[in-house]
Amino acid sequence: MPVLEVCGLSKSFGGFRAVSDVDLVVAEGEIAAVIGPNGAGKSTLFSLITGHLQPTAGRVLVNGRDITGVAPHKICGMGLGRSFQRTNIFPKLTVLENVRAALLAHRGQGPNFWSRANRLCHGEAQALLASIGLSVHAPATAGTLSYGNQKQLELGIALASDPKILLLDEPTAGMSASETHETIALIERIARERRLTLLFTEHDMAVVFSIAHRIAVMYQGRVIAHGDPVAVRADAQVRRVYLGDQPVGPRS
Ligand SMILES: Nc1ncnc2c1ncn2[C@@H]1O[C@H](COP(=O)(O)OP(=O)(O)OP(=O)(O)O)[C@@H](O)[C@H]1O
Repeated sequence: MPVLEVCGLSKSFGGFRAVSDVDLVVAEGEIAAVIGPNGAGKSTLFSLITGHLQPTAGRVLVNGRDITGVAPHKICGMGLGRSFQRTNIFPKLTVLENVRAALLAHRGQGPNFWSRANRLCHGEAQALLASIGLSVHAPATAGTLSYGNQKQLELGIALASDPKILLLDEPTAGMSASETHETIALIERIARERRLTLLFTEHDMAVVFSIAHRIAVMYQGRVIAHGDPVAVRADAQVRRVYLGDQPVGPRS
């Protein structure tokens, strides 16, 4: 059974159809990418899946359960996590405090220095930071981190809700080549260690074609092609509307 299934999903803003009759199936443990030009509807699709937007039509199923119309925090509680395209961190808190706050929020608690939950979260936050390679920055104010490290922290915040399915919106946007390389290696390792199912959007085709098992291509709100990287790379319509002459070989 697929862990994530999208059936006939549509979203209109006024008279404009940003997402149009999209079907998508993601299997357990799969790394799946949604690609397409600017404005194709990728972020809107993600917001429909995570409950941040309500669809005009269609359904979203997680492990066979219909979650359409369910509030975002409840969907998150069902094991579907998300990191946002724009960073979602508290810039004035330390790196450790950011992760601890996310762990406490997942348990429905606020930060309370004397509570047992808070003390437990301290150790967990340190372990989580170690797993994403940010221990050395634990006491740093989050807003002073490099852009790449802030995106790593954002991944840590998303992992604090212990997701089984993780949606990443442009995880390497704005990164240098070396930051991109590190982040992709990190995401692959975390996905493997935690047996995560990943769905991500990305404009860097070298990243997409090096890690995705399956790719769906969106254009003007519709999925115009989906399949394994070899099939998508060879698709004439995809080449015409999106890939063009972009390098799509694996990153060296
Ligand atoms: N709240 C909104 N109200 C009106 N139109 C919207 C809204 N959100 C998105 N759109 C429009 O829907 C279309 C799809 O936008 P979306 O952000 O989902 O595309 P995208 O594929 O994620 O683009 P990008 O790659 O640039 O992030 C765009 O034309 C956008 O202007």
